[in-house]
This record gives sequence, C-alpha cells and structure tokens, in this order.
Amino acid sequence: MPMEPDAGPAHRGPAVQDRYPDDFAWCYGCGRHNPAGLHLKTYPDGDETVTVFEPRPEHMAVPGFVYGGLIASLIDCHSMATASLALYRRDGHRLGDPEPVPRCVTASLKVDYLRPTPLGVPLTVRGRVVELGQRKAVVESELYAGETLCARGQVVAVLAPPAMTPGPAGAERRPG
Ligand SMILES: CCCCCCCCCCCCCC(=O)SCCNC(=O)CCNC(=O)[C@H](O)C(C)(C)COP(=O)(O)OP(=O)(O)OC[C@H]1O[C@@H](n2cnc3c(N)ncnc32)[C@H](O)[C@@H]1OP(=O)(O)O
Repeated sequence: MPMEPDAGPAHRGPAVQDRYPDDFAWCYGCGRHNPAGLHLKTYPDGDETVTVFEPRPEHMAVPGFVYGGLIASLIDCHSMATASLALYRRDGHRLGDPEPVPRCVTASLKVDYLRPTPLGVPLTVRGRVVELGQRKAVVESELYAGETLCARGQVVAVLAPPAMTPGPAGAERRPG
C-alpha cells in the first residue's frame, strides 16, 4: 500500500518515535525516555520508512556478526513505527503535527534470517505497509548491511489502548 510522500531522511524532521505519547515512550528498542535503550529512530522516506542503527560490539552473536535478537528488535520497533505512521496519516495527520502519533503493540513478529549480519557497519531497515485495517497494520521490513539484504520480517501491529496499562508494582520510570 503506497504511503503519501513526506519529509524523507534528507529532511530529518521528527522521527516517529519522537512523537509517541510520553507514557508509550519507554520501549527498550525505541523509547526516547528509556535511558538504557537503543533509541531507534524511524523516518518516512517516500512510500517507505527507514531506520538506521549501528550495533555496538556487545550486540555480537559470534565475533564479527550481529545477535539475531537485536535484528528482531530492529525489525519489530521499525515496523511498529511504520504502522503507527500509517494509522496517523490515515487519520489525516502528517508527522510534525501537534497531535501525538498513536502507539501500536506487536501482535505477531516473523523474521527470516537470510544471511549472517556483519558487525561494525550501520544497518538499514526499510519497511512498508502491506495491509491497513481499522486497528491493525501488516508491515514488511527488510534489513540491509550496505547493499546486502540480511533479514526480512513480517509484523502485525495492533493499535494500543489510549491509556497506559500499569506495569508491575515498583517499576521505575525516569524521564529522559
Ligand atoms: C506490552 C503491551 C501491553 C499493552 C500495554 C499498553 C500499550 C503499550 C504500548 C507500548 C508497546 C511497545 C511495543 C512492544 O514491545 S509490544 C510487546 C509485545 N506485544 C505484546 O505484549 C502484545 C500482547 N498481545 C495483546 O495485547 C493482544 O493480543 C493484542 C493487543 C495484540 C491484540 O488483541 P486485541 O483483543 O486488542 O485485538 P484483536 O484480537 O481484536 O485483534 C485485532 C486484529 O489483530 C489481529 N491479530 C491479533 N493477534 C494476532 C496475531 N498473533 N497474529 C496475526 N494477527 C493478529 C486480529 O486478527 C485482528 O485483525 P482483524 O480481524 O481486525 O483483521
């Protein structure tokens, strides 16, 4: 499903994750308020979305290659942002509008690991929405190291409830 053109990475306006509501901005992968998180940032790029992240040495599987769980996280958070942006646009908004971007939760995450992913280079995840429902989006994302396609994901995202469900008692949240 084509997405309307928006400010691409060359523009570097706000990332989708910069516009999530504060209560929903704590995710380890992409929450701007999580001090220990990866702080993934996803931008529109024409009909697609793009996230670039360079794994750190501790993200290794074996020396020289990236841990598969990190690859799944990149595809997961990137795809949630892609779905959130599609739902936001469907409701007539553009990234940069004052209204926060709605938050999605992962209902299903499938990753195909096509080739070993090298450490020491930036990874690029590109995604697009292939199905958009009232509360649901299906997103396909591909992860590249340079020009090499290393992993592909298909993710089902469902719109989160408007208010945060409280976490376990004692869960600590520190503003970032
Ligand atoms: C940690 C999250 C807790 C929530 C706290 C607040 C939000 C936090 C925000 C931050 C999060 C940070 C991000 C994270 O880290 S999210 C962390 C990992 N994800 C979760 O913990 C989510 C747990 N699951 C759920 O809460 C519910 O099952 C959800 C909300 C996902 C759906 O249950 P709900 O009763 O609401 O919806 P529905 O049953 O009417 O389904 C709706 C549509 O979705 C389709 N579908 C559903 N499941 C699947 C599936 N497995 N495969 C394929 N499709 C599936 C279904 O067919 C239907 O499609 P359609 O018929 O319309 O075409």
